[in-house]
Amino acid sequence: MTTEVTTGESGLAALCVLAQQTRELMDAVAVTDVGEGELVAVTAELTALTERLNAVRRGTPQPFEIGPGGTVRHLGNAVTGAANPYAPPVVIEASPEGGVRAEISFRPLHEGPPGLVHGGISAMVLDHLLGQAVAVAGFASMTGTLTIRYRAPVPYGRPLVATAEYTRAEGRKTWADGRIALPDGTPLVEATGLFIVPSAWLGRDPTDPAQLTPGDAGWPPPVTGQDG
Ligand SMILES: CCCCCCCC/C=C\CCCCCCCC(=O)SCCNC(=O)CCNC(=O)[C@H](O)C(C)(C)COP(=O)(O)OP(=O)(O)OC[C@H]1O[C@@H](n2cnc3c(N)ncnc32)[C@H](O)[C@@H]1OP(=O)(O)O
Repeated sequence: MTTEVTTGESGLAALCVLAQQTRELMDAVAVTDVGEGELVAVTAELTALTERLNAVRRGTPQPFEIGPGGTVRHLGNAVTGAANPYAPPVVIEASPEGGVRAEISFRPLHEGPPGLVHGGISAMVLDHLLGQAVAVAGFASMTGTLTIRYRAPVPYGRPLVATAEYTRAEGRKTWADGRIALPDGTPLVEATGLFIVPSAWLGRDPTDPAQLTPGDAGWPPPVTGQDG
């Protein structure tokens, strides 16, 4: 068997395509109603595929990096990472009104209460969106406290809009507000977050690529936008 290590932009693009196919597989697993024999047969094929992927391992997901165009890219991120099959992935853009915005459609895979989205999934998306809002405002930091108000059940299978904006800063602490809403603006879940620039990050040079070390919490990269 020939194995090829995933390197370079075309390798990453192929990894993202694999992740998307895996999402579709996960969706299919969530709702399939094929017979037991077919389930057993598909499982055997998946076991073989899993072994092929495990033939060469990196050990950690794709790290933060500066992608083409100079923007922060985190393909392994659980919310936005195009190479992470667990990520929806959420595509976050700068909002014309300021702050950040994302269009989201949850799936049966995200079920919590029957027919509805799990509250932890909503909180995860809002955590990231608020973090992105403070990051683009110049305060790349870690979540200290996240407060969620669930105002109405979140449906899956229909388009929703998530927005967040930085609100204020005091020293190393910054705050942001956000919400997941129906397209007409009706809020379903609201969030307020306190983000803190870790003391371990102080004194680092955020423009030095040499400090771009996977898993190093002491590295605050420059944030001008975000790809995948
Ligand atoms: C993943 C981020 C990577 C960013 C890279 C930049 C690129 C950006 C690009 C794209 C945006 C990405 C967006 C991501 C969004 C997702 C974010 C997450 O999910 S983060 C994971 C969950 N959060 C943690 O795991 C934190 C774990 N906790 C810690 O690391 C520390 O406890 C930390 C940093 C929160 C504070 O540690 P200290 O040593 O820096 O702070 P001390 O000196 O102890 O306290 C400073 C002040 O803050 C208060 N404080 C400390 N922790 C607090 C807390 N949890 N809640 C409230 N206040 C707290 C203290 O009472 C103190 O306040 P007084 O100055 O005395 O008034």
